Amino acid sequence: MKPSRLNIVADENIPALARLFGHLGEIHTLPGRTIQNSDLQHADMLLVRSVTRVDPQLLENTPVRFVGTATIGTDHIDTDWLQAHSIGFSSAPGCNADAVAEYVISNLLLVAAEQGFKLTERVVGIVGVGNVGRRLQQRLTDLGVTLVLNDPPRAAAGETGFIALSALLAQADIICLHTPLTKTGDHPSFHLLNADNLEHIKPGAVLLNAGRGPVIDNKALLNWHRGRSDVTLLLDVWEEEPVVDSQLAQRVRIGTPHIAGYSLDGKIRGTWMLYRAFCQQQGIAPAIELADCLASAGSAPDIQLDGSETLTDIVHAIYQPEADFQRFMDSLVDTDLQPQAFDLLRKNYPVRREFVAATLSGVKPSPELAKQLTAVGFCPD
Ligand SMILES: NC(=O)C1=CN([C@@H]2O[C@H](COP(=O)(O)OP(=O)(O)OC[C@H]3O[C@@H](n4cnc5c(N)ncnc54)[C@H](O)[C@@H]3O)[C@@H](O)[C@H]2O)C=CC1
Ligand SMILES: O=C(O)C(=O)[C@H](O)COP(=O)(O)O
Repeated sequence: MKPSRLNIVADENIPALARLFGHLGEIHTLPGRTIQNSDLQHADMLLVRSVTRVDPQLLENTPVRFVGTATIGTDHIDTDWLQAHSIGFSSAPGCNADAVAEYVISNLLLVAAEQGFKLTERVVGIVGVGNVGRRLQQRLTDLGVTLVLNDPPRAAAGETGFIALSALLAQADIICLHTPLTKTGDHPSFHLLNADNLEHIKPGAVLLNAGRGPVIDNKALLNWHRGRSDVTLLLDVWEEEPVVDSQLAQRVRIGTPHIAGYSLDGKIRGTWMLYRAFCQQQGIAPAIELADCLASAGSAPDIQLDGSETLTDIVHAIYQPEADFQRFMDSLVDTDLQPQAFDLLRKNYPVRREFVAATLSGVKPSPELAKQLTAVGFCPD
């Protein structure tokens, strides 16, 4: 592909497009769900998010030679087909993993405060210990939380420290799902939690899914939860999104429209990783550094401390699950417009920065609080 004057078609919700790709060619943006074959008749490059299915139907008989998805997940991409047709491809592994870990920690601290327990008094089970799961593992370990881990692909590769899913469900007080969505292979995750194994979840447990909706059989979850409302549900992803099962949504403590990874930092990092991958594939030196892109992301939040704050207060000063939940519940009211409202919440998502971007001023945190803040990703010094 000639690296100059490219015709680039991109999802309108990818940030920093002009900054990173503008010097390479013309950019035409479209709503991700509407991109179709006819839009790509003159396109050299296609940049998508998770809502565009990239398959032969979309790409056949188009000149597209490079596809990038500014996401961690790749279940919407027919990567085998791209490879068979020698179309360059890149995703953005890990781009928003910190954002997801911070989403999880914010949610767990909310539930802990509400139910009157400390995270250190609970066993957290992480299912899928990759980029997201490892970062969550690290932060919770540093906080002093006991963990159990399940990751059959890593276990099969000879790594140690993992237990079977059935054992994790029996042991964990809090279960966090962070697997990719797969339907084939040795360890498919489609309906990993289902009518057969949901019943093994401990009484009073917390179940969080910030991976992909179909990793839990949502119908089975709804039926099971009708008799197990002792289990607190925290769902960021939904089996049929953008359609949300309103009966299931009424049962969750926190529900959000697939925004766990939506830090501005994570999104910009995703676009930049595609830019870097494209430059590498073309043998061009990247002209723009990630740090410069992030610097233009806007001002970092400054949290003024008066000495009375807890870890939960400070985490929620950066990210409040409750605010997202309120907007999400409001979006369910008009059932006819619910799917569009889901997408609008995502399109118009407020700026959320990662913990590392925040500055803490005012009263210096105590050594114990400073340790906790460092554990979850802040830089208190
Ligand atoms: N809700 C959101 O906003 C976001 C959701 N995601 C989802 O989270 C998924 C995980 O992200 P990463 O950790 O970055 O991916 P990753 O590929 O780095 O790690 C996934 C881990 O899951 C393990 N795994 C695969 N199949 C499994 C199974 N059946 N049971 C248990 N473990 C299994 C893999 O061995 C790997 O260690 C993504 O594929 C994406 O679908 C990612 C970012 C944001
Ligand atoms: O990176 C992933 O994988 C995600 O799930 C993204 O956060 C999803 O964002 P969209 O691509 O759906 O905007």
